Amino acid sequence: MVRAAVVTCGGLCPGSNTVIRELVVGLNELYGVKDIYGIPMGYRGFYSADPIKLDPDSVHDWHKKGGTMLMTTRGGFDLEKIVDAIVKHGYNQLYVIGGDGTMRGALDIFKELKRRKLRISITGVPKTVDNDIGIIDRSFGFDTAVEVAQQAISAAHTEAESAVNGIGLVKLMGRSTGHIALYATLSSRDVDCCLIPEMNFHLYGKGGLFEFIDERLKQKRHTVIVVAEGAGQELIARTESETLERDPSGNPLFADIGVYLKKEFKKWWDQAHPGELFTVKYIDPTYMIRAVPANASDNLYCTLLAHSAIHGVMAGYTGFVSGPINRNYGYIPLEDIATTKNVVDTKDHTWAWVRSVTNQPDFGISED
Ligand SMILES: Nc1ncnc2c1ncn2[C@@H]1O[C@H](COP(=O)(O)OP(=O)(O)OP(=O)(O)O)[C@@H](O)[C@H]1O
Ligand SMILES: O=P(O)(O)OC[C@H]1O[C@](O)(CO)[C@@H](O)[C@@H]1O
Repeated sequence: MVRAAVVTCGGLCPGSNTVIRELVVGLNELYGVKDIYGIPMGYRGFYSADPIKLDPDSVHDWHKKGGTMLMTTRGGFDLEKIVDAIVKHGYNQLYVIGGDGTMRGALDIFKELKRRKLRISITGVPKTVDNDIGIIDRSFGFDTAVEVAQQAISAAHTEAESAVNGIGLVKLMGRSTGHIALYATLSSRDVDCCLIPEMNFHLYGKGGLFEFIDERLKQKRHTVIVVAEGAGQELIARTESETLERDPSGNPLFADIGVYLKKEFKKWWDQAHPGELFTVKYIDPTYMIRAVPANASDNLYCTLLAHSAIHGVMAGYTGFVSGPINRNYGYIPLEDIATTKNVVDTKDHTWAWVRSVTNQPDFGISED
């Protein structure tokens, strides 16, 4: 008899609740599974919280909700305790929803289950607004996040346009990759410069950001800059211990590049154009872009991901992730997903497209 457990880990992502809902409804309606449990609070919930019994009635409207109804945490990955709890509760199917860190944890669980010779299936459903999971076409929630990010850019544009020498500055999520910033820039068309973690940029001097902004302000009297949270970290003075700060999962904690740039913009303008009117409007929609319900295309995508995960497990597979590769759904080894990363390639056509839309400087990228 099937006894399934579902867990969500890492940051929030639009669509997590849809995946949970579709796993529960799909297991129940397609395969008649009745014993389905939600593990609250991420990995640590396996050994430190009571499981929540789920059925189609209890999850019926979850796809309309942002966040995760199961709650999520970072850290707390204790392999022995997790696997002991899985055995204790008698789960034989595990559905793990999370990003790259979660997938690395799922891989460890998969290996430990194998080492203990336990007949328990584990599958990952890749989730992250950052879209930094490799191999698959995109991760769920990304589309929704880009859509909301555009609203922030639009507001920054309106503010900048309505001021004299106005800068609209928007900071978007993207710890180590700039996919959200890039796609929001391409789709909004209001952005003059997009700064991402995959590139270095400088502020002063030839080919620098300030020279570019100066030009733009002369031409248009306003400019819009989008920066991903992980960009330009090397520009900000921090003590060694500050640079070593980590969240409970071991991810680096960053200085606020938006606040830094806003301050630097003012400093530069006062020196370069003393007495002239100037405004910076800084918008930080960080959590707003991910704490929303999934849009239509992400909801549909989540349903397909959940159902193909179920079919894979029911077909006897384990240690895999289901996802689209060039639009064809496949089963990908967890190991491959856990060890690859999708970063923006500043030498490829998508970045070239950003450059052609914005006409921003290349900050020396082409000389590398
Ligand atoms: N290398 C690893 N091995 C085992 N477990 C890990 C590893 N890295 C992270 N984890 C665990 O996976 C869970 C989620 O990790 P993390 O907080 O990095 O989020 P994530 O899955 O990468 O999602 P997000 O994209 O939202 O950051 C945490 O409980 C963390 O302890
Ligand atoms: O503040 P939290 O919840 O730890 O999450 C922040 C991080 O989560 C993400 O949204 C996903 O990894 C990153 O873009 C961001 O750096």
